[in-house]
Amino acid sequence: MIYTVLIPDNVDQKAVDLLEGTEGLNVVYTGKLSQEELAAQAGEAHAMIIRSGVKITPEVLAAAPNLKAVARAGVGVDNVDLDAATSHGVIVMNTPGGNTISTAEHTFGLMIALARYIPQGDASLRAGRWDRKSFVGVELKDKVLGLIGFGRIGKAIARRAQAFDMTVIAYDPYIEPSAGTELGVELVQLDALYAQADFISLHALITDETRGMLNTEAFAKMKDGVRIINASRGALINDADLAAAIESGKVAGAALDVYEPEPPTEDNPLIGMESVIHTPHLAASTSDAQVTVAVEAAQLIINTLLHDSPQNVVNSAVLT
Ligand SMILES: NC(=O)c1ccc[n+]([C@@H]2O[C@H](COP(=O)([O-])OP(=O)(O)OC[C@H]3O[C@@H](n4cnc5c(N)ncnc54)[C@H](O)[C@@H]3O)[C@@H](O)[C@H]2O)c1
Ligand SMILES: O=C(O)CC[C@@H](O)C(=O)O
Repeated sequence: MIYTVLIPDNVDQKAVDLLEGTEGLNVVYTGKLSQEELAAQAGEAHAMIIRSGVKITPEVLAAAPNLKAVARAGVGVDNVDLDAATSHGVIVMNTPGGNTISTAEHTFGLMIALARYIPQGDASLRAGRWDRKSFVGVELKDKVLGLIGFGRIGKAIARRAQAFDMTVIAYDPYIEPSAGTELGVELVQLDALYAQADFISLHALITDETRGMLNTEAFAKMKDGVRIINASRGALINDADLAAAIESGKVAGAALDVYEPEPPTEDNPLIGMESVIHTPHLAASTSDAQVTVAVEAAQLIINTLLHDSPQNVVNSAVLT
């Protein structure tokens, strides 16, 4: 039996080489496909390796009758319809941990860039100006960093924030309060985090509970001049409410790596605002992280197809 592995997004070549060098696999590496192209190519696939650029929808699953496994080269599986995958008998796996440090470092870069107006200063100088008075920032030292979500990435950021002499607090209702003790992080209630934090960085999973959680009601509970960083998922923030909070001066600025939808639509109210800085979902985009997550995803597919040994399964109903 020869299994076909379709890779419909851009992944590190080392993963492709690993699969191509494995007996029993036929590898189809297309690079990033549109949803229509993906559905058209899905018919032969026994497995797929994906990133955040494609969605595994009921339509894609219906077009993929041979599909047994999907491996996500990354953490978030919000681009996979897990219930539909389960009902098609498709195992979904991810590679948590492989991009934690890259994402934490990017988040820290965004926080410093936000505090010191680095992108705005860069744009100003490139436009021929020598303007030093418009870009007076704030130090991180002695500021309170509030982390919403204290998992792998939240913890990695807390470690780095300590080196900058920040006080770190976190809200995460799904972990033990003692989880912060070792890192000197106090786990607090959400309203307390809003009331105390100078910087709020989002690292919670996107769920029905967290979708749109940063809205007008939440901004009203925050300190005046708070700065927001989001390298988790765009849908955690209500964009119109954030834009209004920035316009009113309640929020001093925001740094965003993620959007809902991606890419953001032309009418996104945050794009182009002077105090909002952006990257296009780049937090995991380092050569280091991309090798790790892609090779791990390839190994998950090999173990599943050839050794009947799936790991990191996120829709465990398939296995029972
Ligand atoms: N921008 C990027 O390129 C990039 C890269 C990697 C991960 N991510 C995203 O970052 C997020 C965090 O990743 P991680 O590896 O740290 O995941 P993780 O699972 O280790 O941590 C997520 C944490 O969110 C917490 N959480 C769940 N519901 C919550 C709620 N209602 N309020 C507060 N916390 C809640 C969980 O208890 C968990 O501790 C994910 O959404 C992931 O998809 C983005
Ligand atoms: O594929 C990517 O680069 C993004 C990954 C990231 O969003 C994740 O959830 O792991």
